[in-house]
Amino acid sequence: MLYAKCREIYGLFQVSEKEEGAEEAEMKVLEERIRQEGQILSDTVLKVDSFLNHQVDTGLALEIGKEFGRIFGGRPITKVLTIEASGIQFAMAASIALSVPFVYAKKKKAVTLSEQVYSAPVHSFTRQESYQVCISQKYLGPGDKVLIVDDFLATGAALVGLVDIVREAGAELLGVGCVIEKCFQEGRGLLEEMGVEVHSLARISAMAPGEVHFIENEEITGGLSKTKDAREMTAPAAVQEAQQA
Ligand SMILES: O=P(O)(O)OC[C@H]1O[C@H](OP(=O)(O)OP(=O)(O)O)[C@H](O)[C@@H]1O
Ligand SMILES: O=c1[nH]c(=O)c2nc[nH]c2[nH]1
Repeated sequence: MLYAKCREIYGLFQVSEKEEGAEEAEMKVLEERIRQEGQILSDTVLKVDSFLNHQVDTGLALEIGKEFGRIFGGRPITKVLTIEASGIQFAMAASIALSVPFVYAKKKKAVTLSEQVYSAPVHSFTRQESYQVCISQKYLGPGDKVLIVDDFLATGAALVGLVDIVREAGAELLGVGCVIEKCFQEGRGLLEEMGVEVHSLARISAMAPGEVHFIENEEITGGLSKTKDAREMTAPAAVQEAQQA
């Protein structure tokens, strides 16, 4: 009942079955925000902290949750799983759309976490630090059917760590949803080698100062993205100015 109330407040619908054409569902609005506000800091680092992972546009985050609901709604998911910090808002939005709780892996074991945990090592791409991430055994276990959600897929370290934890817990993994995937990095390849199905909402095949290439129709093999119809997007003047500064 509480999930229904949440959906009413946030204008989200119950997604119980995969809608027709869901696999083609695209988040043009997300690509547009990346195009407008994204800053390419290097060949591999995209800064989207004005709306995605520092300041958060909650309206967009809820739309993202709804999209994950459309994609994964036909599966009997019992729990959404993510890793702190930047996956939390999207896991929460997906959990409302799917009417299941979400749980997030902690990067440091707090004193309040006294019970048994599942854990895995994760190296953070943006912080260049390694963590032993953990989840209480109270909140994940055999019988859970899990959707993993995160904001970025890059080297795959964070998601591989979460997949390892799901497997250690004896839970079943029903899919992975990412907000932004940098397809030129190895993350998808690693996950697919582990037999994991990945859906990303904005798929970047390449980026360089002033331009981002999105994959329109995904066809990905062994971690390498083949672009069928890539659109070149020129970064706005503000971004180019920031890069030149
Ligand atoms: O595929 P990967 O190479 O693992 O990169 C993706 C991860 O990197 C970021 O986490 P990070 O620890 O950098 O930052 P956060 O604390 O803001 O989530 C992001 O939130 C993902 O969890
Ligand atoms: O803000 C971010 N930008 C990135 O390029 C990235 N890659 C992994 N995690 C990331 N977070």
